[in-house]
Amino acid sequence: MAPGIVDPPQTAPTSDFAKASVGPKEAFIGGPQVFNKTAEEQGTEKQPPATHPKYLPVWDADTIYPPLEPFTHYEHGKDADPMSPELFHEATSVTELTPSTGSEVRGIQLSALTKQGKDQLALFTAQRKVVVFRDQDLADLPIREALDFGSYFGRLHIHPTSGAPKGYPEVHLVHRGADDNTAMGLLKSRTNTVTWHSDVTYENQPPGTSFLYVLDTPTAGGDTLFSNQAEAYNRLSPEFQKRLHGLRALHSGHEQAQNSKSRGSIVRREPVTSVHPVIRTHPATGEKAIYVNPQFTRHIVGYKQEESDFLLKFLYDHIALGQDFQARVKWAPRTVVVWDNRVTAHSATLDWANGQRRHLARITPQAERPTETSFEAHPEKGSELTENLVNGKNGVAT
Ligand SMILES: O=C(O)CCC(=O)C(=O)O
Ligand SMILES: [Fe+2]
Repeated sequence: MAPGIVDPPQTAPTSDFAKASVGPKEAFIGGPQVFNKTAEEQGTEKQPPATHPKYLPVWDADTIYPPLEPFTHYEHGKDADPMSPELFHEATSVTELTPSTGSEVRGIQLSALTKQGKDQLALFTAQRKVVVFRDQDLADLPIREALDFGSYFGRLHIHPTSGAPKGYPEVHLVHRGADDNTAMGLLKSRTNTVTWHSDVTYENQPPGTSFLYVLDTPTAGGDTLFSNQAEAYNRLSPEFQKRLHGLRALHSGHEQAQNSKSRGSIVRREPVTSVHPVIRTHPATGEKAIYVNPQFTRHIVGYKQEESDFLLKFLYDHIALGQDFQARVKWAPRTVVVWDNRVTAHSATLDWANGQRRHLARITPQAERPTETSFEAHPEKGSELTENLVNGKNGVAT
């Protein structure tokens, strides 16, 4: 995209907003505020202390990680029984957030899932795109156990610029404490705080099944928005779909690293770029999905600047406007949200201003290098899958 749009919003997706909110060395880019209180100190003022202090972020400037090595990802969703018996046998309710996108599950404990249950979780998440689990114990487990749980789904990603709980670099933290003026800073130059993205798509093997769990949340606000990128693909005309197939886009982590540096914060690994297909295929469902996002995608390979900008702008607008293929997740204590980063985009909303703490932890298993399969004239497969689930064909009372 055009130079100039890569600034503050680009730092948002991986919660650079949030991490700017604590720690003496942090100040949000574009905002005048300098945060010179620790998260614990903030707790003594406008808001109670963090309920999970072991999850407060630290920025380890001394540890530099080497480039990520390629690895072979095993997609557990492929092994899953599509009826999901082990995942749902204790479920008390499974409801849809919207018909196409998102489900909410009650009554099961993710940390107690068997291997088969985890396989089914991977598949169900790929099918529904985002799944909200209430009353979970993940945040109360030792952090190592939470990471062990997540590592079943893929090699755990270490974020290059985010704060992490001391000793657990694989946890990516979203934290906004009292006196955090991030949203105000952002709104000086933007009309809203929405920053659609899929996580770290600049990596060669970006994340797949991803976990975000809440530690503290404001009483209202701070919802997370999800867009169903497979349904976004299905909505396009076959002719337009055909045009997108075969295209590849450049994704870059350089701007995020630069933003971090310019705030005086850390870069734990040298930034990279990757070229990925614009339309990728999910390895377990076979669904095709649009795989570009305004935070990390820079350019359509082989296109001239204006051509690339034009096409990407259309795709970004299509994703943002598609409220009929999106879902909005409301956080509540003990909520874990699982999404498939290969077939979704998401955005935080920074819409509360009462100083209440918002604190979440992300566990981010990496997946396969994105691949494309060729255009098919009848791409309704994904909708059929969704219909089966909506109609209870996964064996669960809804
Ligand atoms: O804060 C949120 O709701 C989402 C943050 C985010 O983009 C992420 O953790 O990947
Ligand atoms: Fe994100």
